Amino acid sequence: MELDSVLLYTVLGVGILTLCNMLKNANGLFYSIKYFATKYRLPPGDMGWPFIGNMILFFKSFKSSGNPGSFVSYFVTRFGAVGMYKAYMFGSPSIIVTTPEISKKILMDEDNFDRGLSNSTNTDSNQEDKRLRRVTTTHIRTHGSVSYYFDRINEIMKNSLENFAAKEKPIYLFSELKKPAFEVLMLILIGGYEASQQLLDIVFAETAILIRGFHGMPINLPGFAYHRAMKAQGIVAQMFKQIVDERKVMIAKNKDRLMANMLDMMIDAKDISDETIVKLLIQYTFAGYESVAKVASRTIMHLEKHPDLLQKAKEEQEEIVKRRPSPNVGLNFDEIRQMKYLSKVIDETLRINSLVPIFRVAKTTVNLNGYTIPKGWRFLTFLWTFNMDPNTYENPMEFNPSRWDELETKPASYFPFGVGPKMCPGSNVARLSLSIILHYFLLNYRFEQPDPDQSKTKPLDECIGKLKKLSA
Ligand code: HEM
Repeated sequence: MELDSVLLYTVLGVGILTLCNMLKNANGLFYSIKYFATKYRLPPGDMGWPFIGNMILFFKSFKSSGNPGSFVSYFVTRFGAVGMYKAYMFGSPSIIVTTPEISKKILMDEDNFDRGLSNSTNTDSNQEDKRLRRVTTTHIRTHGSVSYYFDRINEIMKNSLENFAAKEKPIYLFSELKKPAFEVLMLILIGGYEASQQLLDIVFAETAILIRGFHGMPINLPGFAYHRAMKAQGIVAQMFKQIVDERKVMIAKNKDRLMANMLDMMIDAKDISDETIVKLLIQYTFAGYESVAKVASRTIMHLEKHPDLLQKAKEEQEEIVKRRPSPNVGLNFDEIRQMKYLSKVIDETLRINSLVPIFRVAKTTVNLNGYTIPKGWRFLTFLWTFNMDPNTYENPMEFNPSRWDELETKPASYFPFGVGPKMCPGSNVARLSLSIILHYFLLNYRFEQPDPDQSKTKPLDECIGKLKKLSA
C-alpha cells in the first residue's frame, strides 16, 4: 500500500473514532452542561448515544443473561458505588437508582415524584390521587377483603389447569396462564364476564400490544411498536367506555345491581368522570396483566428444576388436604394461610424474578443525596439489584425458599410490590391467585418439557411443555 493511502486511512479512522466519541458524549454534554457551574451537579453516569441513549447496553444485558445485573454493574464499576447514576433510557434522561435507601426516599415522596406514565391518572393533587386510590382499592386492600373473590378465583384457576392438561400439543405456559389471570383481573375491575365477552377479548388482545409497545423506545411513528401501542390504548379505552356506559344504564335501572368491583365503586362515588374511570381501568389492566402469569410460570419452572423442593411443597399441600373433614371438601380460603412453605416459594420467585423496573418522574428540580435531579427526569429502580445482594442473601443466585426460615422479618430491601403510597394495590389478589394455582399444580400436575432449553427461545419468558395430570 502506498504511504499516502496509509496516511489517508489513518486520518479517516481517527476522524471516525473522534466523531463517534463526540457523538457518544454529546448526549451527556447536552444534558449536563447547565449544571457544571451549579453547587449540586448531576450524578455521575453515561448517557450513551444521542436519542437511543443506553438502550443497546440495556437490551444486551437482558438478552444475554436475562437480568439487569450486568447493566447496573457497568455503572457501579465505572463510576463507583454512589447509588445513583445518570443515563438515558426509554427516550428520557434518567437516573438509575441502585440502593434501597435512595429508592425508598423516592418512592415514599409523593410531593416531588410521580409515576409519569402517559396512561397514568396522577392528578395535580395528592389528595385527589389518594381519594381515587381509596375508592379503587377498598375491595382488595387486605388479605381478608379478597376472600370475597375466593370462590370465583378458585374455580377459574382449577378449571384452567384442567383445560391446559387436556391439550394434545405442548403449551406455552406463560401465555396460557395470562388468560385465567386476566379473567381474575376483570373480576376485580368490572365484576367479571357479565360484560360482553367480545369486548373483553379485544381488551385482552390489545393490552398485549400496549404492553409490548411501552417496553421499547417511545417512537410514535408508523411501523414502530410504540405507535401501535398508542392505537391499542385508544381501542382499549373505547371498549372500557362501552362497558362503563352499559354498567351505568344497568345500575340506573336497579341500584341493587351495584357490586364489589372497581367499576361499580367508582360509579357509586358519583364524582369521578368517565374519562378518569376509563384511565383507571386501563392503568390497572396494564399493571396487572402479565405479572401473576409470569410469577406462576416461573415458580413452576423453579420447582420442576428442583424436585426436592417440589416434593417439600407438595407434601405441605397434601397435609392440608389430609386435615379436611372429608375428601369431598375442596380448598377453602383459611387454608391459604396454612401454606407457609408455599408462601416462601413465592417470595423466593419474587426475589429472583423482580426484573421490571419501578419508574418515577421528578415533578420539580430536586436535590437528592448531594446531586441535582432536574424536573422531568425519570428514576428507574431495579429491585433485582437489591434482591441479589450477597450481603443480604447468601448465594443469591440459588433458588432456596428455606432461606426465608432464617429471616425473622423480611429484609428492608425486599419490596417486590413496591413501597409507599403507590405500592402495588394488587398484591393480595396476586398472592391469593398464585397460592391457588400452585396448590392445584402441586397436588395434581407436573410440567414436562421435552427440551428444557426451548424455554430460551422467543419470547424470552416462555416455557414450552405439557401439563401432565398425575394419576390419582
Ligand atoms: C405477582 C404479581 C405482581 C407484582 C410482582 C406486582 C408488582 C408491582 C410493583 C413493583 C408496582 C410498582 C409500585 C410503584 O410504582 O411504587 C406495581 C404497581 C401496580 N400494580 Fe402490581 N404487581 C403484581 C400484580 C398486580 C395485580 C394482579 C394488579 C391488579 C389487580 C396490580 C395492579 C397494580 C397497579 C394498579 C399498580 C400502580 C399503582 C399506582 O400507580 O398507584 N398488580 N405492582
